[in-house]
Amino acid sequence: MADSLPVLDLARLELPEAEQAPYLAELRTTARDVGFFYLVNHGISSQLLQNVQSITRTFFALPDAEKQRVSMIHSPHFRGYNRAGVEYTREQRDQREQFDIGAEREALQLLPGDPPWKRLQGPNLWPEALPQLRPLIHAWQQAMTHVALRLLRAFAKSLSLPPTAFDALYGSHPNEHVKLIRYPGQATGASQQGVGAHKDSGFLTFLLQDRQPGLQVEVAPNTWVDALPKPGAFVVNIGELLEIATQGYLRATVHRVKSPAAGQERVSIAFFLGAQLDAEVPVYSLPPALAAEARGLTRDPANPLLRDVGWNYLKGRLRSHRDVAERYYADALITDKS
Ligand SMILES: O=C(O)CCC(=O)C(=O)O
Ligand SMILES: [Fe+2]
Repeated sequence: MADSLPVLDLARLELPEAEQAPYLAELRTTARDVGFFYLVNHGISSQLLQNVQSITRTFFALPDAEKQRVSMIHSPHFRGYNRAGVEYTREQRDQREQFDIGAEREALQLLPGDPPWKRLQGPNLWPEALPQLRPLIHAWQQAMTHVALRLLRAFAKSLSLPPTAFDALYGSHPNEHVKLIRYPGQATGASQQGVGAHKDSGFLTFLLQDRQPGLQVEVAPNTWVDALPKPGAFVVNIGELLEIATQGYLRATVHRVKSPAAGQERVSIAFFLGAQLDAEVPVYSLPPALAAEARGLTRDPANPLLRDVGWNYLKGRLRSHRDVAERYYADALITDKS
């Protein structure tokens, strides 16, 4: 078993069409066998990477009172700040503070009987004390969506589907979720769960790590590989939507983060590309040779996969953020489709 993740070079997508086959095959088998890889030559300038990392540190260094003004408890759309220990994964508290930003849209006018996931759409919360954050994160969302779409189309091609096969799911209202994260160092008596073992729910996730280790990937049952930081590269992983769409050919791999050593901190910036909330994930039919290699869907009773994108996304948000769920989704907790 390899002790580090594979590296893929996005610039190879620019090769003449006839020379792309070996690259696409590598992309496909990496995503099937490991589900995690480093992405280099992704085309995002190192200046933008640095600016986003630096403003993330500035945000977390704001006084607690400023961060509380944009606390997620004020947002029915699951946007805003959470202190360490508020979020849950696998019934355990995560030792990380985080700031969630979604697609910047107006809240929908809701009618009685509308499904509760429609409440997920809405504006973000922005800290008045850091006005530069909003334009920079908007630029980041655009840049990341562009890279994510290039990669998603490459995955479609690698599966012998039309390059635009997933575009209908992604649609004109993609779910462009950015999460700024800070993991404090281990404290005596606290758990070392930075974030507990989980799969991501969207299409693709991109992680921009700083220099601290801590991210671990379950490449085989109970075999964890450290995804050590690689300067300038993203760590990319497959989410449940791509796993469902490909009958398990592409793999949504379990991962977790261990808290850094006492006195250290780890900053990571996650970008999750999801489908539009009103989409339903079809099963794409793969050529027989590929279909034969698809693993089928893993059934985890603790985490049933839902084809309805809005429900699947809401399920994850309700589990992670109990306080927001109780405040705005008490009805959905009773009718939770899972
Ligand atoms: O901190 C990281 O790099 C990973 C975070 C993560 O897996 C998540 O938020 O889904
Ligand atoms: Fe994750």
